[in-house]
Amino acid sequence: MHDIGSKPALRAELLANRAELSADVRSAAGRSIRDTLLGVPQLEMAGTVAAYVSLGTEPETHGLLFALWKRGTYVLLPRLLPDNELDWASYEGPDSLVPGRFGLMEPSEPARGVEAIASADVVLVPALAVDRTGVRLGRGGGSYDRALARVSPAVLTVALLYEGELVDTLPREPHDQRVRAAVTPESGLHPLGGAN
Ligand SMILES: Nc1nc2c(c(=O)[nH]1)N(C=O)[C@@H](CNc1ccc(C(=O)N[C@@H](CCC(=O)O)C(=O)O)cc1)CN2
Ligand SMILES: Nc1ncnc2c1ncn2[C@@H]1O[C@H](COP(=O)(O)OP(=O)(O)OP(=O)(O)O)[C@@H](O)[C@H]1O
Repeated sequence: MHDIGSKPALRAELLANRAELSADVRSAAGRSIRDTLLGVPQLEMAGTVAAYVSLGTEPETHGLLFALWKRGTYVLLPRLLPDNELDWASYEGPDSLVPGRFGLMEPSEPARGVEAIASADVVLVPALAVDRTGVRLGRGGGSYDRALARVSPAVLTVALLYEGELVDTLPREPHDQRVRAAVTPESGLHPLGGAN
C-alpha cells in the first residue's frame, strides 16, 4: 500500500478491503467519525457544510448528516449529473433523500447549481484513500476534482476514511485536488500538509 500503483488497481484493492468489514464495523466507524467531526471547531462554527450520503461500504454518514441538520447547520448534498459534475441541494432530514444513479441517495430539494459548493464553510469528501500530502483517491469519475476546484483554499476539506486508508503516497495526476484533512475512526482528525 506504500507503493505508487495504478489508480484502478488501488481502487480495487481498497474496495476489496472495505468489503471485508462487517456492518457493525462500518456503523461503529460512522459513529466515531460523527463524534469527532461534530467537535471540530470549523464544523461547530460552519453555517453551511457540503457533505454526502454514504454508499455501500463507505463509513456511515447518515447519523452525522442528521446531527448537523438537527443543530441547525445548513447541509448541502451532491446530485450526480450525467457528465459526473456535482449539483448541490439541501438536506432537510432523512425523508428528503431519493434514490439516484449507482444506488446513491440524493437530495430531493431544488438544485442550487454546481457552484453552490463554493458557499460551504466546510466540505466533507468521500474517498477510498488519502495520502499525507492530501492527495485523494476517489471513485474515478473526477466529480470531486471538479467540485473542489471551486472551493476556496481557506475552506476545510475533510476526507472520511477507515483506519489504514491514510497512506504515505498515492499517485497524483495534474487534475487531482488535495484535501486539507482526513478523519479516521480511531485517530480522529489529521491535518494534512502539502501545497496545492
Ligand atoms: N457516497 C458517495 N456519494 C457520492 C460519491 C461518492 O464517492 N460517495 N461521488 C464521488 O465522486 C459522487 C458519485 N460518484 C459515483 C461514481 C461511481 C459510483 C459507482 O459505484 N460506480 C460503479 C458502477 C456501479 C453500477 O454500475 O451500478 C463503477 O463505476 O464500477 C458511485 C458513485 C457523488 N456522490
Ligand atoms: N476538471 C476536470 N474536468 C473534466 N474532467 C476531469 C476534471 N478533473 C478530472 N477529470 C476527469 O475525471 C477522471 C477521473 O479522475 P480521478 O481518477 O482523479 O477521479 P477521482 O478523484 O478518483 O474520482 P471522484 O472525484 O469522482 O471520486 C479523469 O479521467 C479526468 O480526466
